[in-house]
Amino acid sequence: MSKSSLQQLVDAGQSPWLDNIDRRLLKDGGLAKLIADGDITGVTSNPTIFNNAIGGSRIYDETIQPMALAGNDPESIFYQLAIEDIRQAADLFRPIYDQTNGADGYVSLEVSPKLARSTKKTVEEAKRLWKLLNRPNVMIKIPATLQGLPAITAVIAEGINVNVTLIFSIERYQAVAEAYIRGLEKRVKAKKPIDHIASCASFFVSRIDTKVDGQLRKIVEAGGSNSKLASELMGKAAVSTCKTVFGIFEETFASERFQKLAAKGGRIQRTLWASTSMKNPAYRDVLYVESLIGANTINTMPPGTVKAFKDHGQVGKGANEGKAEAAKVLADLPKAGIDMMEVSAQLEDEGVKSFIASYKELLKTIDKRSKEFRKSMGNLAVPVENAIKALKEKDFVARMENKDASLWTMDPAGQKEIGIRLGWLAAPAKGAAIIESIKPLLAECKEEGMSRILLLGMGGSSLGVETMSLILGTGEAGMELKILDMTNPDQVLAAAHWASLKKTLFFVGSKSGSTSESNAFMDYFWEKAQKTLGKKAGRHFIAITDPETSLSKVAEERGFRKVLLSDPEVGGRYSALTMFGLAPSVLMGQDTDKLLETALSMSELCSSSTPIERNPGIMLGAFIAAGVLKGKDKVTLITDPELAAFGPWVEQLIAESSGKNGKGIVPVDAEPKLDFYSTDRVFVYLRLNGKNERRAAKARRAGHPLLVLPWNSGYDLGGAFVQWEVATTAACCLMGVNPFDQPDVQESKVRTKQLTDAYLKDGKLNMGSPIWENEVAAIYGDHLNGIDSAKSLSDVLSVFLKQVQIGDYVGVNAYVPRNDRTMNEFTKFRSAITKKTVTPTTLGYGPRFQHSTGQLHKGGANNGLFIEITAEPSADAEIPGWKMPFSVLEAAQALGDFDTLQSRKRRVIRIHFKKPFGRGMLPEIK
Ligand SMILES: O=P(O)(O)OC[C@H]1O[C@](O)(CO)[C@@H](O)[C@@H]1O
Repeated sequence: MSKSSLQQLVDAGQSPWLDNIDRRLLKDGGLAKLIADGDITGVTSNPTIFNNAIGGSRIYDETIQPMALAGNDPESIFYQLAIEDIRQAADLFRPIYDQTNGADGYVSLEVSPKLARSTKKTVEEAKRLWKLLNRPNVMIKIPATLQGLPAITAVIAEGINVNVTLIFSIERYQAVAEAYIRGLEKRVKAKKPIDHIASCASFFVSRIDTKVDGQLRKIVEAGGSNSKLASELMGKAAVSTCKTVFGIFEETFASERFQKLAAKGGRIQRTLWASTSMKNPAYRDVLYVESLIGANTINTMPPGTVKAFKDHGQVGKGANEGKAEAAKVLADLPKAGIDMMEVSAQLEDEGVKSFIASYKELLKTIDKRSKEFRKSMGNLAVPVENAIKALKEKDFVARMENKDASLWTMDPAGQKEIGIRLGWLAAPAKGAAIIESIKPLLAECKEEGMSRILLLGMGGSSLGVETMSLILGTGEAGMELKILDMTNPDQVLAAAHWASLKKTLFFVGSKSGSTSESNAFMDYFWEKAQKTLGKKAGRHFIAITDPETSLSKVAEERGFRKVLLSDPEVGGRYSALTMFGLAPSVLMGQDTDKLLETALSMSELCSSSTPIERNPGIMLGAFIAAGVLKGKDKVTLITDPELAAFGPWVEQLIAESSGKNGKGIVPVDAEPKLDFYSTDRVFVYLRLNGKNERRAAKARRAGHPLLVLPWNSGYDLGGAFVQWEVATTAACCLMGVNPFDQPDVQESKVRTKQLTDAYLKDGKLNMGSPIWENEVAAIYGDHLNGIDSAKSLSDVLSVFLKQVQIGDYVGVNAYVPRNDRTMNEFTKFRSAITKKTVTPTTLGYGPRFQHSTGQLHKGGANNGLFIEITAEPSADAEIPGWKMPFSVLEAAQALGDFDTLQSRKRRVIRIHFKKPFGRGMLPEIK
């Protein structure tokens, strides 16, 4: 393939650089493509470029939002976002830098233009930026003002790469080269190495023609004696000046003085042609490229010029020819009445001023957006800022990375547990190996005719997967997945109906290996599989569990296809990005690399290598904690419909992590549309396409604190897992709660066991005595004042809901099939409850919620009222070897949890419907 004109430039010794940076170009792969295509070998930026990028899209909000909420000023926000872009770009150019041994592949960032007239401040700023950027292939841009010249020497002497900007005259160019050489000489004198220092001198081309042509035009128009000469000189000043500069450049760096430095590894300060887009349409659009080609030079071009040159640029002799003619033009210019010293002084002044204007404008944009973000906090702006400061003071992130359990508890047992519960921090980094190990399994299973997966597991062992399957769907070559996490017989039978045995791979997921629901499901499907598949049954089963659990032993005994080991240092609700989530994701044929990519970049942002003010996890955690500490303990999730499935995962994470010791965060998910909200809430809006923007905006307008978390695609899920995990642990730190245990879940399990043991002995469950009943339903619970006069279920609920106080929430815990129809019924029910009581509501299907929000119900603050709903099953299924059907297990679980809530003095009633649950059975709320 023949070389493109841009590649020919490289052969001629000139580096084509891009005079533009924009996060959109970094994110959408545009810059990477330009590099891969061999079009550009470096990048330059300036305040105007950043102003256009920041003003031109909302992509920088991801940096502005956390920084603003942490109380940063616009300038520090700007440098943070600039540093992020420059670093990312530098990393893309790093291979070029390495291949050329540091000759090329640079990205430049300019010191604040406001410092252009101060040597000292410029030097300080250059040092600060260099340190922050922490990349060998970046250059710090310093203006070639008179004050900038000594700064260049000082900064070069510090060993920092410098791109000298805003050069407009031959004399100033000479001074710049001198400043550079002096800097190197200073280092040599100080016996410091100079071989790694790179520099370039940026000469601004087109601006010279624009100004000189303007003046020439006036002379021509005046029609005096100079007008003919003036007319001939039009369009020649810039190129002629540059050709002369090029000659001086060649001489300077061929000089004996420089050769001494070159012998020590000193590099030529390359000449960089800047401002090379054509401003005058009457001239050839690539004139400032074609005319200035030369060895050891750079041409930095805006995107349009890169495109034009690639399309029709010609690589000839460029700067190497026509030097005599150039000299003549320069000699003629004063004769025609042009004072080039004056021109360059004006250009320098205008150049500095225009960069300052752009800089001010970009700061104004950042300021405006910062204020919007802070306004969205309602009356939490200061508490959120303080919460971030508190986490910073505690050095939360670094201490968490160092497994410092005292962040959450002083209790020795709790601390010991935390010591083995922080493995999730490293999960994204370990993900690739897990993914690779699972890939062959997909091919094998498909070859054996399996196209479906039924995942049997509770809480953390299934909620992450549920989220992935519903948000990301099944990939083209993947297997379809469904989850069974309910003991309701109808639900079990529906799963069995779907999971035709020959086609299905059963995935038993349980970290502890001892979760009764998962084991019951396994036993049920194992028996079925044995009957139908005989000896091949084991091929259809996989277990994911910790090493040495009872499940791993059973799996071995039964000859399961595989036992996938989970990371013992990661608790269930933090395990989405470990084997528990990644193995099913691979088998569903999802783009796991993409998922990991977003997880890894979020991990980096949430690590101690990022300033805490920029940490998205800390921002979210501080928001949640600030709310809780101000009595706004209900985190209401609003999601665009495509992200709705994220809610149940968040519910478990925050409720089970925080809901203990009488404290807790109440997640409010999938709430019906409401006109009015109580003031004990904060809102988080997961925004993908803005479909629910109005709903979120309504909450904000009513003064409720709202944090908007934008997603670019479903694959931001990987990052969201990490962000919410960090947020939860940070919030728990501020609340003084250990986020890694679930001390109150056990009691319901124990009570359930007592009930099933009694059933095995007596053949029936002890359901207790109702406090009210009619032909449709029976009500269980403590006596309620006023219940005796209740004539209907509606009356009973009215009596029950009379107990609601400000700050409460109502939890509906339903042991009925989980499907669209029942969901619909509960949505209406929740809506009616809130309309009556103004209280937020939650919905959990039993027993799945017991492994999620159940911890909060029992261990959190006593501000929940619970309506438990049970119903007669419409069918049943025996659990092999358990001597009981699923209906009994489900009922015992409902009763066990109910008893536990009662023992914790929670306000709770149980409505038991005497026939299977269906439409219109839930009472009206009066
Ligand atoms: O993976 P396992 O051990 O079956 O546990 C399932 C779920 O049950 C809980 O332990 C609560 O009972 C959750 O924390 C956990 O995610």
